[in-house]
Amino acid sequence: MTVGMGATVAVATEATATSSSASAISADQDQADQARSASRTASRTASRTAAGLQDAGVGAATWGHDPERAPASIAGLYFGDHGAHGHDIESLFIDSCLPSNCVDAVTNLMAFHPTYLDIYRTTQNFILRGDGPLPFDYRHYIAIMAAGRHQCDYLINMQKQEFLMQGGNQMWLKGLSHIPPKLHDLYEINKILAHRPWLLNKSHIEKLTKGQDSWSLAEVVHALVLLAHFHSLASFVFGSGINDEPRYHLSCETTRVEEPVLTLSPPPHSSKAQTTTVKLDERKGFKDENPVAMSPTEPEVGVDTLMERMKTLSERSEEVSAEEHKKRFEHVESQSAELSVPLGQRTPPIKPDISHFVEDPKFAYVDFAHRGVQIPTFRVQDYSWDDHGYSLVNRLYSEVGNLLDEKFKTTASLTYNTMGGRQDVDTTTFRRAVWNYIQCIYGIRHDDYDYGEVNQLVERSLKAFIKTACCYPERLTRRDYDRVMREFLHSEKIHVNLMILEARMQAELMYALRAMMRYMT
Ligand SMILES: CC(C)C[C@H](N)C(=O)O
Repeated sequence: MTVGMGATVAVATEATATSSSASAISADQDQADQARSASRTASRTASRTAAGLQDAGVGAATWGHDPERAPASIAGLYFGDHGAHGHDIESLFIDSCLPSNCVDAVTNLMAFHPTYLDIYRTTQNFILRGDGPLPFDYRHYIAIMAAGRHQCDYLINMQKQEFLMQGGNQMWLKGLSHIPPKLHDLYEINKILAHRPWLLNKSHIEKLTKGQDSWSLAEVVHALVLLAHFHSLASFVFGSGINDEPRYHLSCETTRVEEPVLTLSPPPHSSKAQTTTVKLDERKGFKDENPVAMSPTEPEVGVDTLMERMKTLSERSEEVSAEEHKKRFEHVESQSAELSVPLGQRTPPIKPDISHFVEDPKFAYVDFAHRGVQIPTFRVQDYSWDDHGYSLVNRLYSEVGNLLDEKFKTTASLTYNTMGGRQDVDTTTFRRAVWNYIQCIYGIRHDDYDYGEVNQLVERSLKAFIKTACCYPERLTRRDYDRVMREFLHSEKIHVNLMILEARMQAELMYALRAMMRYMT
């Protein structure tokens, strides 16, 4: 399969030439891929320029195939060993600096996967700071509204800063009752998209685009992309244990510095004329803490068993009828409903300092079993990102379709052929099961996929983690991160969290764009 993403992702994609079939990426999309490839490359260059980014030159090649070397390299950098690739990593971090001049914890963790971080960063910069129909203050406020649905104070605080840096009206930060009606009109869609995207229909789009002070279609698409991005990013933030661990909120020191610090000086070609000071202990602390040794919970299927199952599944040639495929999907879907209070936790009360950004806080995810018969399964063969979503976004908000497409593909195909320290493992079936399970939670079915594989490869504790991260991320704590996937390396747990982010984002966008398309035709 041609992914056409240039040298930075060649390693990862080459290693997973087969990973695209039947997952987010369907087997028959090679042609479409080739057609897109050229425009994607061109657009990527344009997007980088528009977003004011330098090419950090970071890719899988920077750390080879082994992501566990990533933190080692970073740790080396922390302690002054810039090594041969130090400069690449430096550039990456400098490009990811917050306006407040620090490297954020999200970037810090995503750096386990530089190939991914590269496209993530380009996309986020573009939708927040690049060419686009929405004014900059709106963009950051929409991000706040989105993060508010999951009470993600980490993201809310970060976006509040950016909002003010863009000259945003301070009054708006007093809460939703202080924002212009036009912006407030988006809240209903924000709410539905975050928790029950299957309820979005053309009337929601119509309401926004009709009447006084209405939204243009391009503005709606821009807003939808921002909403989906920040809802899903909240899943990553909670799923990776960032939100409730203040020590992972990398902070910038302006005065007293007790810990050893790394001073990142901008490379000569950088347009940033500042110096970034990052506290060093956080990432080291993250790495040093050994989750495997932490408190025991229910036994997990070990990596060796998982590897055997993956092997058996990839070798088998069982013919499964369409009817059986459907039944297996429905079985996984209804089983997921039984995990209804995952990890036995409840949503915590909203903190007073963010409650003014949240309306109708009780509006939440509803399990398949309680959705009512009138909600049909979303079949990817009828409406897919590849065939429909991608081109609709590109038409109304040019460049972004390409960036999202590349981000989805990079994530779906990301592999190092490793698992829990074992080498040369084909992890395709596991990764595909995780991706498709995430979308199954949203009622999305990939017709050619055998959901029986999900039950063989994604055990209950991981399902519960995934479901909580997608639907109730605010319930997750660092402890949940520690207790799940205990044989996986940190980089692999973050890898799974990236899949949660992207598969959820794609699911939201598929529903949102289908509603747009129905409105437009
Ligand atoms: C999520 C992980 C198990 C992924 C695996 N390390 C791979 O390289 O494909």
